[in-house]
Amino acid sequence: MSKNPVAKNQMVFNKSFGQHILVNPQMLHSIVEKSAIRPTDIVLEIGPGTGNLTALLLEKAKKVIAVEIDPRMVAELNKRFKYSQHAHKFELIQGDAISTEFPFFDVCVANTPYQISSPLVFKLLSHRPLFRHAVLMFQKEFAMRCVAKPSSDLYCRLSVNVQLLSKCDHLIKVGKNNFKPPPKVESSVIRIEPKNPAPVLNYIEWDGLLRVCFMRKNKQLSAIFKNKSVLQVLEKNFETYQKIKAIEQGAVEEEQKQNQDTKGKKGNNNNNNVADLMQMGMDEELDEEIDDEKSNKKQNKKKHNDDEGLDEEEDAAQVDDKKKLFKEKIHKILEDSGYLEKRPAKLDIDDYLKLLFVFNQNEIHFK
Ligand SMILES: C[S@@+](CC[C@H](N)C(=O)[O-])C[C@H]1O[C@@H](n2cnc3c(N)ncnc32)[C@H](O)[C@@H]1O
Repeated sequence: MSKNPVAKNQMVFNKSFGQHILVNPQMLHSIVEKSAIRPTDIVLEIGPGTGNLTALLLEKAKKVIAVEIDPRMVAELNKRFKYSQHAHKFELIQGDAISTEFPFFDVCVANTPYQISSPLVFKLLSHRPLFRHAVLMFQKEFAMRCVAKPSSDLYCRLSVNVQLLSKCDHLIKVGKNNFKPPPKVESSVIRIEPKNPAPVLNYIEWDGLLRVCFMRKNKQLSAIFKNKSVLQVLEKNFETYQKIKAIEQGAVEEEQKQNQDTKGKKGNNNNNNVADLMQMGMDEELDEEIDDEKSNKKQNKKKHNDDEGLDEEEDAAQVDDKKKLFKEKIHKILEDSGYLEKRPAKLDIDDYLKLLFVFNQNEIHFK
């Protein structure tokens, strides 16, 4: 073990930046050891603080790039490393790690304030090219939720999302007294190893499905998907996608009026646009376009109804019938796929992938 990496300083720590400095040399060494840094590695350190971890990382890595938000810490770090034997390996970026563009790196090491835990994890997991792994200190509760498995109390949307994109392991429990000043909560170090290649799927839809399921994670899916507001959103999405399909097939009324030649050309253009948009989970412009069309159609329908002399009661009955049919459609999808009586708290990633697949196959979308 090398010499004590903890620098002496009298700085007043800033609570809003979550400044709890890790001062136990043994714990610092354990974190660096678990980071398994190779001499050829570029290490990204988030929130280096006074540089206690940085000092050890510089001994192992080819280069350390640190991102620190607090100018006082930046001054401290420059004082500590600018004229050290490792100065040539050290690069310091002053800024907010969440809004700063990350450079290329092999390994990320971070003991950051807990308020940026979630955005940091997803920023790392969406970073390209993919890195080898990240060793991250978090509030114990957050860390345990990241690694939680189906059926455990802490299993949640965060667990499913993190584990969809990475292999995630708990490494070390860290008590409050390892820090100065000690935080109010316990901490844990986890390792996140991104899945390479990353799974290819529509993440907006994926997250939409998880949001619905984890609203009441211990209920059966049959009950969750009976919820009025869930059905309302899914039905609206269903209608939107039906409209897209109609545009794709060149079946909109305006196009029927066009001659065959023009129609063919137009149809092709639309096909391309729509296909792109569907892949992206649809953008707002198209939503607006479709909403306009929908409201036009609604107005036309209303006029037609008035002309035909249909009264409001008949309208309401039609709407109820449509809702009932849609509810039955969702029930059947869950029943046929064997998920009707399953509970979100017990489903694993493969189950969620399968569930999204069968919903999408039946033209049910979560965005
Ligand atoms: C918990 S301290 C850890 C310091 C050091 N890594 C250690 O282990 O002793 C968190 C550090 O992250 C910095 N920080 C807070 N928010 C940040 C942000 N959004 N981006 C970059 N650094 C941040 C704080 O100023 C502080 O230096």
